[in-house]
Amino acid sequence: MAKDTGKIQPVRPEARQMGNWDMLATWIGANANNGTWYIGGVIAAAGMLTASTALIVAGVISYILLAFASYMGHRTGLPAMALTRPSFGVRGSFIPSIINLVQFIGWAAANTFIAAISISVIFKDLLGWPAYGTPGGNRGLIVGILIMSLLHLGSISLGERSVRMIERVGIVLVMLFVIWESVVVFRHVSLSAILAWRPSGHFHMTSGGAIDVLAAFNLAWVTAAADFSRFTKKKQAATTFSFLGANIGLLWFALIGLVATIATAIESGAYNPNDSDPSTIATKLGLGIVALLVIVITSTTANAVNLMAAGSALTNMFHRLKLTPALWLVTLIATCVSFIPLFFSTFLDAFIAFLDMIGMFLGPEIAVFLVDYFFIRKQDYDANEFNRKQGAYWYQAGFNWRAIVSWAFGIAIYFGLKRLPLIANTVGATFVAMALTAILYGILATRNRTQHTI
Ligand SMILES: Nc1ccnc(=O)[nH]1
Repeated sequence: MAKDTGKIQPVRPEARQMGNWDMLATWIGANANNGTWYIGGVIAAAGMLTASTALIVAGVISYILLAFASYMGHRTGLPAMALTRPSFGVRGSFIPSIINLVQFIGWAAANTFIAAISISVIFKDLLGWPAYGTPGGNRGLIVGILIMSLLHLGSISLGERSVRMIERVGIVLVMLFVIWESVVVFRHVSLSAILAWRPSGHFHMTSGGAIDVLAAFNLAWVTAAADFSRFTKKKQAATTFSFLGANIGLLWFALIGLVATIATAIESGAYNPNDSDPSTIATKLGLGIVALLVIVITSTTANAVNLMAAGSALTNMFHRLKLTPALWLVTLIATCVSFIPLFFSTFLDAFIAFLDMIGMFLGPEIAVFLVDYFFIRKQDYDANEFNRKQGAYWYQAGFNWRAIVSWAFGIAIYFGLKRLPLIANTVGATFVAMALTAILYGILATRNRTQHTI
């Protein structure tokens, strides 16, 4: 007899309160943050033209996939990691869940740390505290991390409702401050100088390198999409508005980060992605308080999304855990993790290593669950089977080895392609590895189904 392994409840129709603008705000708010400025600064190493082309290409591809994943949540009312049960197996979905838990706590910590660096710069200017990186400089950073963590607790305190509120209020403030910030940045630099600038020596990045960094950065949101879209009423909110929001937030902020970094490199003669933060420029103009607010608000809206995704992943792993306590738990863990980069000599190295790891794992994982839902099972997931031992999604002992093998293959392919200059330096390894994984899983899963029906 089939047995339940735990409850997974689709969001009830009356609890579906998120409209078009909520989803637009959520995804603009997700990408409108210091981390995106920073990544703009990182890809500046490819030069202005290559970097901005890579930005558009990687953004459009990744967020089409985001829209598809988001549609899955809208249709089923289920969170993202529960939706990996039919593809990876009722037990197998534990693996994507752990990765989501780690990566979203990691993102929250990374964003917090980047914000804390900026906060420490501002404290230096406002209060004369030593700067981060100089003796005694950790004080501003630690206070910054604590400020951010308190705001995170506030934003997730009521679960999904408070997250929605923070996105609604946050986005208006983000818009106002950042339009103004953009004006400040572009007043300071000439476009022709920016286009002409090239990074020196070992910093140089190829177009493939930029696409891989950006793919990891963008795809990391795809596994959070359904955690929000399950609360949507209309399909458009889940698909079109999520796609647009994520792209607007990405392009806007990464371009500012890109331009600000290049501008600072031209002025100072040295390239440093840490200069991507326009609030540093604002502080130089004596607008420290405003800069502080921009950083704090933008990071809070982004981390609300990260913490929601991490908390939702935790509820897929421990069925008795409700969303709100799960959110509290992951927020406290994220606070602790935020201190880790203090022990790395350069934050950039840690951040790139982190991004590399996610791109490698997430790309093929996303390929598998999208192919499963749209091609193998033709948008027909049965909510009653999600918890069943020996049910439709049980496979062998709860694991779908075809999905897991395809995933492992995708990771291996990514590694292989990274060492092939023809791919790694041109279009990048991530999307190619995903396409190959999709094909392999499509073949393996189709064979499986035909054998069963014969
Ligand atoms: N690009 C990102 C993906 C996921 N989380 C983030 O904070 N940022």
